Amino acid sequence: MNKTRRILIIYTGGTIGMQQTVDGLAPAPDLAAEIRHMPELGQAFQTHPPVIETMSYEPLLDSSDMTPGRWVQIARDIQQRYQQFDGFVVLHGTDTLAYTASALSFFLEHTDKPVVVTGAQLPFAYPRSDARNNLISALEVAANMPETMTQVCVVFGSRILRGNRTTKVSAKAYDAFDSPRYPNLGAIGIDVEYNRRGRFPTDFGNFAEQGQLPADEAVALVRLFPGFSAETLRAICQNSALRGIVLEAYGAGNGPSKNQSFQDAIQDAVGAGIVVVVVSQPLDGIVRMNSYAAGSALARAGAISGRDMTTEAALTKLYYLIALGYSADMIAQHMKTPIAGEMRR
Ligand SMILES: NC(=O)C[C@H](N)C(=O)O
Repeated sequence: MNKTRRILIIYTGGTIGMQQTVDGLAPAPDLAAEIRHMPELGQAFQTHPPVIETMSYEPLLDSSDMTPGRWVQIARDIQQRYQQFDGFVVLHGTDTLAYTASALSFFLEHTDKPVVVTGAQLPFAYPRSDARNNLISALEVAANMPETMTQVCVVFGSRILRGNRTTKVSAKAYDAFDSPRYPNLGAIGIDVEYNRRGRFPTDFGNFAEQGQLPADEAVALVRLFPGFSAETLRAICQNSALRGIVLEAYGAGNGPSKNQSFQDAIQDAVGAGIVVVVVSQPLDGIVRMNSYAAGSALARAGAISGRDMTTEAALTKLYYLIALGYSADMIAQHMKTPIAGEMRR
């Protein structure tokens, strides 16, 4: 007989628990109480309904107000209760859910229990809401994910996705998230089916002992567009707290190779100890900086390839490595190698 699982739900905010206010939808505290009284929770699990505990954050946030400090708070809350539970469900707004799922995959070091991040497109109380289904599916995965697969994942609509491969692809569809650069971990239909992929706990670092949260300005995200000015890049690099930039380049990692002032600005940033990581703009893009002269020019200027990392994964990984107190060289080195299944080898 399977043993009864204990699951902790951490409610951080998001549409899933929102209610209408005069200013529009805003997070409301009632969701945690509502979950405790959901009669279908007992019936949703045919054999062993898990024992569920809930904790609510104060204040609850629309996830557009999320900060790196909150990512770390979620990671710490899980780590402090790690022995008491078999799995964790994080209820989160969809807007920045992919960042939090990516960040948790790094900050939850040496964690090999399922951590499932979910939310909803419509509030729990709405008739056609996806909240109930997403919550029950997330609990199901947190309770029963095969041991060989346990990792930080996103359960949303019909998909189970690796947390640090996830990106938001729709503001309307119930399948709001996808993992365009990595196969899905599973599908939720009549049955919950797992696509047996490897387990990916972060077996790396020791943030709890040696880490310190850097200033929010430690990282920046820059998206190239035709006409992008080197002066904009230089202005960003003026900030003395800046340690790393994620550069969303074109296609295979290309940038304006004929614009010498742009190349110089990259070179000066790298020379000043700022790590510049190139990711690809297209949803399914992979950076191969030697495919085009325009890409190798970026590499010559000192930018490094983020290969198939999502922007969310590259940014949160950069932040995590800075939080570990690493030098620019060490950060650059680790940005090129997978530490939590976030990129291909
Ligand atoms: N669907 C949602 O959850 C969107 C909401 N603005 C949030 O991210 O908190």
